[in-house]
Amino acid sequence: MTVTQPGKILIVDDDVDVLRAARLLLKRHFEQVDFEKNPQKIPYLVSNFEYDVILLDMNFTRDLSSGKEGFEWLDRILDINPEIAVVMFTAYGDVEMAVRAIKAGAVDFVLKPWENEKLLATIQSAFNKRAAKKEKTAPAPDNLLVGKSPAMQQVFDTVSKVAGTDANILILGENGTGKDMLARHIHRESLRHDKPFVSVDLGAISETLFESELFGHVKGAFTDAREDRVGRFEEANGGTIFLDEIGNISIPFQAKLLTVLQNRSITRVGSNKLVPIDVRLICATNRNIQHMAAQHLFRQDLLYRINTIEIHLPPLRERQEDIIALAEHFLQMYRDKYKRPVNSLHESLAQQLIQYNWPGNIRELQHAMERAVILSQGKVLQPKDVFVKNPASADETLNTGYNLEEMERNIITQAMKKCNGNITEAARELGLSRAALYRRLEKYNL
Ligand SMILES: Nc1ncnc2c1ncn2[C@@H]1O[C@H](COP(=O)(O)OP(=O)(O)OP(=O)(O)O)[C@@H](O)[C@H]1O
Repeated sequence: MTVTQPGKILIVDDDVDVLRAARLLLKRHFEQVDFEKNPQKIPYLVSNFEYDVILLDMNFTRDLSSGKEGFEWLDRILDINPEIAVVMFTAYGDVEMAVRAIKAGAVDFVLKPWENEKLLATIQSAFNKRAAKKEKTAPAPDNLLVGKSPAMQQVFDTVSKVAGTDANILILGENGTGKDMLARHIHRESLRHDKPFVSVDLGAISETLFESELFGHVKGAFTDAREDRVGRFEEANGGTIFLDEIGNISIPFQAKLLTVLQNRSITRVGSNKLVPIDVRLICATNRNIQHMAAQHLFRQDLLYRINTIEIHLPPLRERQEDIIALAEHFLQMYRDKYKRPVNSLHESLAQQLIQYNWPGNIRELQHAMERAVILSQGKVLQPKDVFVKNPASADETLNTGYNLEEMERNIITQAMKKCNGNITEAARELGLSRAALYRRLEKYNL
């Protein structure tokens, strides 16, 4: 069985028999294969459809054998989109012309009459080159940081200035505002981009495992230490370490972390050998860390170490310009993932999304859109498809009925309120892991 892959191919040739035969062959391997007899249509087609590969005849009837017309069209295509892979097709193939075509920007050529296998292999390799380029130039949809509001533009501006330096960065923002995503973005933009990015959720590490997790241990250091273990700092060596929830570590561990940052070296638990560490440090927290420092809950000297550059990610309600752009971004992402026909937001839904205050920020919007796309029926997403919490219902008090789910929902709501929305603290309060709490917040649409 032949498997088709998601490539878009265009064949341009003035010989209809050639078009039909080549299309028949390629159609079995690529999702979309279009053909065009009239080269004058090339600019329109290239501008309006995102082709990956164009198989282009060199000799149209106007000028049968010099290849001149083919070269003109090759130039036009690359003017419009220099990324398209163009393969030249010629019945008068001589090596000199083929070399000229490649110098002029074509990726390869095929002689007519062709052998099916050769034609297929050439188009496949052109498509692979194009796919590799696409991957390099466009980030995967899950990596794309959406943000056109002035606040986000300012963030991008700061990032472009500091990403290439080794400055320590502290990212501040409520839960779900994109701190983790921004840290990864900074790493991708940095000189260390081909080295490891290691993310550590400090809020999720128990006090007993803190040191061994971050700095590693040697065999026999404690009862469960059956093997030597590399810590997260060593794993990140040469790259970036992202310490999430930095505001949640206790004072003794703050001191240990400070020592490591000052000495630029770690010692594995149970060893006294210093291991030099070269990492770029990015930290994040949803807490008011300046305030914590003022109250002696966070060491001021550690704060100075980690916040050479501070980036504040504002909550979604303060960057309403981004709400629709993000909603549309997630709509595209999930419509492709779940193969749904939906492709736009109804005007009244757009209004509703803008008016809502998004306490869970982008994570909440993302989940709301995912559910909505799955449940959607037509091409336009309607207000009824999107379930967002009614802000008024957030004030619910514990109800005395015996509906377990309802009770669980209420208890979680209260814990979240008590902890001012701090997931780590609320999870601790409820005796749940952060992941378990996230699952429940999602389940109850909180
Ligand atoms: N600017 C953005 N563009 C597109 N998606 C985004 C953006 N910001 C965040 N997201 C998405 O929103 C979700 C939450 O983002 P992320 O995990 O980075 O937030 P966070 O601030 O680190 O959350 P927490 O404090 O709860 O750990 C992720 O799925 C992420 O992909």
